[in-house]
Amino acid sequence: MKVQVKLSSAVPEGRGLVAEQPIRRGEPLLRVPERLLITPDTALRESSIGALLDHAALPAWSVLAALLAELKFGLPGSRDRWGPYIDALPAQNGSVLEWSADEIAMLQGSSLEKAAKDITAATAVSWEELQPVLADGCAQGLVPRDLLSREAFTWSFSTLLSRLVKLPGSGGVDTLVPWADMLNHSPSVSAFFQYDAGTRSVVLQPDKAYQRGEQVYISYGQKTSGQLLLSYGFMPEAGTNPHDACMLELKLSEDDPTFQSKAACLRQYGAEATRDFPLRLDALPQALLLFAAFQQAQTRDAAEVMFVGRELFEEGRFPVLHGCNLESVAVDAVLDACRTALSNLKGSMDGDKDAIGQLAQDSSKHVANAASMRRMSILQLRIQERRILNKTVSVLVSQRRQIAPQRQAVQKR
Ligand SMILES: C[S@@+](CC[C@H](N)C(=O)[O-])C[C@H]1O[C@@H](n2cnc3c(N)ncnc32)[C@H](O)[C@@H]1O
Repeated sequence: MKVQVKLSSAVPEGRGLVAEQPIRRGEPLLRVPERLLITPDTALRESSIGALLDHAALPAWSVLAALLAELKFGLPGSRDRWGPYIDALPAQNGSVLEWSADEIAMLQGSSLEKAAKDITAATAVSWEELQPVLADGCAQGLVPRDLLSREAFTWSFSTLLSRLVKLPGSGGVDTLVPWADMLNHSPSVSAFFQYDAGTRSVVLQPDKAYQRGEQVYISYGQKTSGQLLLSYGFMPEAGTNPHDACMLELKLSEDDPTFQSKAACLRQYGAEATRDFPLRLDALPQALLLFAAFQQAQTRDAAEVMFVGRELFEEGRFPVLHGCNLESVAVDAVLDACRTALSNLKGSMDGDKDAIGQLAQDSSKHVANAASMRRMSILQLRIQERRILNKTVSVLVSQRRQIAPQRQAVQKR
């Protein structure tokens, strides 16, 4: 197979893959052979502490982190196969695991605060559960002491966050695809790797044609700009990410006397008692209002819960319950949630705009560093969240006016 792409450092993202020759849409590219892929099974086989990891039955993420740390900082063991790839991996990618406490604190009150905490908590758990295995490996002389360092594992976890993929065509196994993972993300393409069982390799079929010298992109998935920033350390330019959204969390109140029935009813409709809804500048998800109506309904027993659930989630209409129009109740609840989210956000619209201006001025005088770029991205995210929340409030306020109080009631059957 001819080489169709080459690694280039002359791209805006720092490094990426560019077309060596014209590439047709759909023409298979790359073909990374199976023996180069790094999966949890490979890690258990190739790591010098594979048997210990296997015995401890650790999750895929921890097993892969151990192999990566070993390949980067440990014994020469499997370096023949992956050495050049490991050496080519960046020392930092900017994921939230590399952020300072001050930068994380800038997310306070934003819809990303919880996501950032979830990521750091998951890696802390992984680090803890690896401790006895690493200690055993060290005691048996299988791994060097350096491998036990938290810094080594922060690099592993951050590398996994920004490069691990669930491979379609191979049962969605968590996989590192060496070299193909040098492809950068563009919100305007949808192409992604596929495992091709016929050739036992990973291929990419681009969804558009490329000219010679043009950078080839893939899609890292339908992620919001905030999700991209936390895992990959970058954000698409404002207005270019069609999946951008501000997540709004709603949950059933445990003080609701019918909480258990409501939770059971939601399960029946494949939903959880706590849900995140994506708010966008141009769209208010109807599912959010339906959930809010269900959450707010003053149901008295399981039969009423089932009735309300059926009306909302099967018929898609808001019933009147005990004289109360659940549509207006839902609109009020979402309005409240948006206003609370706005007041919880750190800083202010004007303050954040000024701070961005100041950072831009400073970086025009000196070379912009990763930390100041990151601060700018966080400020931009907060501004975007405020815009989306304000827009949602204004849409809901006008929707509220249109709900006629005397609206035809859907009677309880
Ligand atoms: C899977 S790697 C892609 C290859 C990477 N550029 C490299 O040099 O190794 C993901 C990382 O690439 C960078 N990246 C990917 N897409 C980008 C984009 N659209 N803008 C800026 N950086 C991007 C981010 O640093 C991200 O953490």
